[in-house]
Amino acid sequence: MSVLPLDAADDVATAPVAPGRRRRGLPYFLRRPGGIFGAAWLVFMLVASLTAPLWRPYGVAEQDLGDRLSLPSGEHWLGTDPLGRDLLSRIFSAGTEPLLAAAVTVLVAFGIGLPLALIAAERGRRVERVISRVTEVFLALPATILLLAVIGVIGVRTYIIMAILGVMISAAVYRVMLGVAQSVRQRLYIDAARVNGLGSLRVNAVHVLPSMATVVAVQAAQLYGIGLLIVAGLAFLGFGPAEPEPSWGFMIQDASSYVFNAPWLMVPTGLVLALTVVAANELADAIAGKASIARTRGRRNRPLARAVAAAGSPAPPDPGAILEVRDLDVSVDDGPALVTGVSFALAPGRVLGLVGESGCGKTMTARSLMGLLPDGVSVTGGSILWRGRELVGLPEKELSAIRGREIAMISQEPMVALDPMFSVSYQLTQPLRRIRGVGRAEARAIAAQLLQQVGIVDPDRVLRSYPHQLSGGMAQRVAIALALTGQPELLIADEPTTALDVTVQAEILTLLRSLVRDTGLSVVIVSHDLGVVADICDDVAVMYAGQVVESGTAARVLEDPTHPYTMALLGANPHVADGDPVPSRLASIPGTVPAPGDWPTGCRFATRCQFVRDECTTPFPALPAHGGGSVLCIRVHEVHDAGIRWSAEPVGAELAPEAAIEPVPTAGVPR
Ligand SMILES: Nc1ncnc2c1ncn2[C@@H]1O[C@H](COP(=O)(O)OP(=O)(O)OP(=O)(O)O)[C@@H](O)[C@H]1O
Repeated sequence: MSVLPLDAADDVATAPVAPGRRRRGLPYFLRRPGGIFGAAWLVFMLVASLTAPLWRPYGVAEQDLGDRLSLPSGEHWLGTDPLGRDLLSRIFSAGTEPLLAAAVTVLVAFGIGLPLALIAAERGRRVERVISRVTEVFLALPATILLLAVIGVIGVRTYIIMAILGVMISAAVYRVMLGVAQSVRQRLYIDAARVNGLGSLRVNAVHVLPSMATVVAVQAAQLYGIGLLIVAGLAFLGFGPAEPEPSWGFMIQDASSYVFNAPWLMVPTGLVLALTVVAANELADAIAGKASIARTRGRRNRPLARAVAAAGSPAPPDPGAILEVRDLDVSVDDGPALVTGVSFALAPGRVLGLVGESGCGKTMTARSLMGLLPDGVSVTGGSILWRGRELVGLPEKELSAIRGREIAMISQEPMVALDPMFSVSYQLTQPLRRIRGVGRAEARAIAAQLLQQVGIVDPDRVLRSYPHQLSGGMAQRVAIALALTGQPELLIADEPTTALDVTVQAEILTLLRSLVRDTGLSVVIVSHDLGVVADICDDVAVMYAGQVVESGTAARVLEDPTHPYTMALLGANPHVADGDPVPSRLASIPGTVPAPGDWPTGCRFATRCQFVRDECTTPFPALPAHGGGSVLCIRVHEVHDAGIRWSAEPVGAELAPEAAIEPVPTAGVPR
């Protein structure tokens, strides 16, 4: 049984709303004609029905056989039924049951379906599969037959019947809500909240549920309308209150017998039922309309080491490192490896850059440091030592105690990392109060100090602002302040300047540099931009196809790249070689990064390398690079030590004989 419309959910779903507007005056959907009508009619019906015994002009069973089937008059505003009973009194007296019973269905359906969806979205694939399979059983049940069977057993007890219907519909609610919850949980501000050490209950209550509120409201309003029709339908079939108690369904059924000689009889009850169902749907549409407007606004406002080990070669322990990653493997569950054998070490107060093209595994490496890999992706090997403590396999509770307090994270899209529903003040003071145990006033004072520390000159105004009121650069400063609330020792910055324009990028890099200098913070920065690495990093690990292919100090790697991939990246970057003459032609790297699962045996860069030889296609260990670090290239001595550089020109005959190098293959390297 699928009662809820499953489609529009994604559309409506989780768009950030413009909180400034939402909190001032009437909610937006109550300023739309449909929303006004829907809400007003439902409230009117509920109040009028509940209070009907106080104001109705006649009793529900009061007959006047001399005035049967009459049209509206001064005495009977809506006319009378076949027994001369007042229709107005009976319609409103009958309203309480469908209006409340439909609400029972909605409450039960969402009371079960919503928490299940939140749990399934949070706990990962296995739990989700189990819950989904169980709910599928409910979806397969023939609801009508089941309801009739229940009535056969317990009799006509409308509220209990509608509650049972709610249980069955909860499976459909679960399916819709699961998609929404999964999409909300992918938002960066959820990761940011987890990074700040928020427990799962609070993440759900404070961030996930509010973001789902719109879709919940839309679906609930639609389900309410359906519930009304079901209550009326049951009464129409005779499974409603016994005569002389009035019910909308029975009154319509009664009217259908007089449709030719007293057609008016159908109108009042039919109209009230139809208007009530339409009101619920109008309300749902108005709320959905609000979401799509908010979504549009949201879009408009959104600015938005020693390195590598070859297979099986462990990195040596580094007593001076605050963070040491050894032979890290990250894989898709039951799928391909995304990162293999990554090793690097980071000393206190230093900045390490993970650099490489898109899809090389930088983000997966960085997120594994926080235990924040996406659903279905896990660390499958290696070790992450944080101040000597193994993070791989650490229970979630212990990891969340480290996140935000010892290790913090900022991401490339600050606007998405901040929850659009809350003011900057709220988002900064909440973690401050929780982590530092300070009171409201002190938290606000510290928040203002943090904003000043990240270069915001008017902290009071920014504290009062909502994320959509900030520029991209300001939002990134706020995100950095948020990351600093727990006084972390390590900051993981995933492409922190990518979404910003060039001048703001420089400001943010300057800010990060000054934070490192002033606070002794260590930073792992993910970037595809060698300019960023040159600007801020002490050490660099160049990643390609899930491996670190070269590592060392930034000065050494940038001035004297050893791996052909690093040479190629530098040759393709016009900004890095400060002081060098601008090259007449930038180098290019043919082809693209092979996808996980399609990595060639041996050197993964072989298919794109100007210096490839047959032996590159067999596995080999990392070699020490001159000046510290390591390099994953078997031809390092033949190429680098011979002073050969990546050619900006297509490789021709003049290069190959000199260096005894074969031309670039046009097809892939054989495995
Ligand atoms: N949730 C996921 N499930 C499966 N594969 C994934 C998932 N997320 C990323 N990947 C894959 O893992 C590989 C590494 O991705 P990652 O995001 O770490 O690369 P990156 O170097 O950070 O690139 P970018 O700069 O584009 O983020 C890519 O091939 C990507 O398609």
